[in-house]
Amino acid sequence: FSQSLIQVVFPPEIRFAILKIIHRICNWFSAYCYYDITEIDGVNTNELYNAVQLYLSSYACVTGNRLSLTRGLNSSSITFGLSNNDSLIDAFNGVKVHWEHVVTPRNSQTFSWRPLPEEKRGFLLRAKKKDKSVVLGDYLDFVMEKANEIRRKNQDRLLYTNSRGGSLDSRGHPWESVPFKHPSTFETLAMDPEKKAEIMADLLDFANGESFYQRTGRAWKRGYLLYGPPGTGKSSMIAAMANFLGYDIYDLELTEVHTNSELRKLLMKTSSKSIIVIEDIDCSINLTNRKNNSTSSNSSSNYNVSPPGSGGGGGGSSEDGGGNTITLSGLLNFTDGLWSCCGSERIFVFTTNHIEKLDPALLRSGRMDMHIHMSYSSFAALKILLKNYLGYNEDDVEKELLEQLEQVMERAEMTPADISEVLIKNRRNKDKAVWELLEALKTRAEMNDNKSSNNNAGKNNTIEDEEQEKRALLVESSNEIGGDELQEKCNKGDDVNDDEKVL
Ligand SMILES: Nc1ncnc2c1ncn2[C@@H]1O[C@H](COP(=O)(O)OP(=O)(O)OP(=O)(O)O)[C@@H](O)[C@H]1O
Ligand SMILES: [Mg+2]
Repeated sequence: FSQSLIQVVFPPEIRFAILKIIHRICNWFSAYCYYDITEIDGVNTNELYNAVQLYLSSYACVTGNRLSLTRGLNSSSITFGLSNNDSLIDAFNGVKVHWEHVVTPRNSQTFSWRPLPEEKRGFLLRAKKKDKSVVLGDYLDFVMEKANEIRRKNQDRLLYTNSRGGSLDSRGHPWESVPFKHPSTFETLAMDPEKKAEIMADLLDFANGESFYQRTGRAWKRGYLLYGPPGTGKSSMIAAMANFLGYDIYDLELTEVHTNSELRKLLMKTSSKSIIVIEDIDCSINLTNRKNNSTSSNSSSNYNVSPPGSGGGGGGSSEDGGGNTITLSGLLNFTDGLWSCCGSERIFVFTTNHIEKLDPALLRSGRMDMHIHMSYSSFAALKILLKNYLGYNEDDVEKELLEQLEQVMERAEMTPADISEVLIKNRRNKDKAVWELLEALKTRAEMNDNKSSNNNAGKNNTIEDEEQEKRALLVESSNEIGGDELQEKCNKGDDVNDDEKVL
């Protein structure tokens, strides 16, 4: 009524001024303040709009009745969003805020250099005036952070490599990337459950430990050294770590890096929330070189680290960064020096088959925070493999058979990779697979027993010889299995050619 009275009595300009004043008075007495977060801010896309949309998606799926669903390019999951003109209430540190998704048709006469959506979309945020500072400060920061987290989880992670040998791509990046799709997870990783739980807890503590690292004045990074024989799951563990935390992986090929400064540049171009991996670190270090130098200098920082094949034991070659050499000091600075904290939340993982060959400087505490021994398969690990490959729980295997497996397991010293081979080969006949595995374990155990008695008698075989013999025996036993099948085929009169025999 008051509006129509104003329309009748006053000319348009005065009417407009009066309405404005009324509006201001209302605002003055209102307990709320309002913020518009529009999808398009002038000509640019508003980052905050996208962030709010993602953030609300984590709540919307629980509370909303009508939701919009989206699935982005490269994304492996669906995100929920508020439908047009829907609203919800959120709380943060005791502060209540009200979100509304406002969608209005766009005026078609609006001129723009680029095509705009037909609808104007935006979020209207309403909060109490007294909470204004919290909402504009901590709350919106929290929203942005949460949105980034969701984005990272939904998008495929990347596996980077520096295999181009120092050359840069068109955008000046030394790393090349592919989507990281390794399916290994902690669930499928066969190892002792307590050890696994400890590693997972350590990773979680690290990922959630920003304030701890800040408080203690430490760079937010952690180092893991994975060591053990080949085929015990070191690479699988790295993939599981990346999948668990949702981090990217930088697989650093040390032999492709020529100087310390190149190494530093590579480090500078890595992003936060990533795992930087150097596989087989002992193979990247020229040990002859290192020993030669260690006699001439007390400081570990002068030890040379050179790619294998760059001239073997050229003890007198360039000391720092010259030619085709990087130094151990360069490597240590990479993981531990001032440069290692240009970026945060990073994990360094080194793997090796021979921990005894590594320089103590690399192993000192603080550099590699956790040394993880990936060992031959234990009985607990075997149970995980049986579940993975055959879908067998403990109750699905005869008790007697299980006991026999447990007895022979420790003596057999078989790697999870070897066990996987036996199980995969026989996976169509599950019961046979378990028996086959028992046979293989027994054969290996016997061989190990013989070996140790021979060793006691004075025969000193090298570790390599032992490994080779074990492998030969495994191949032999698998050929035997193949041999039976071959015999059966022959009996049936099938044609069998020589190739099949070799296989
Ligand atoms: N602990 C494990 N749990 C589950 N699978 C495993 C495990 N260890 C090995 N495997 C299987 O064996 C294969 C080889 O494992 P992986 O590459 O992780 O070994 P590694 O320790 O990195 O060996 P290397 O020292 O030769 O690099 C993988 O494909 C994986 O499926
Ligand atoms: Mg490996």
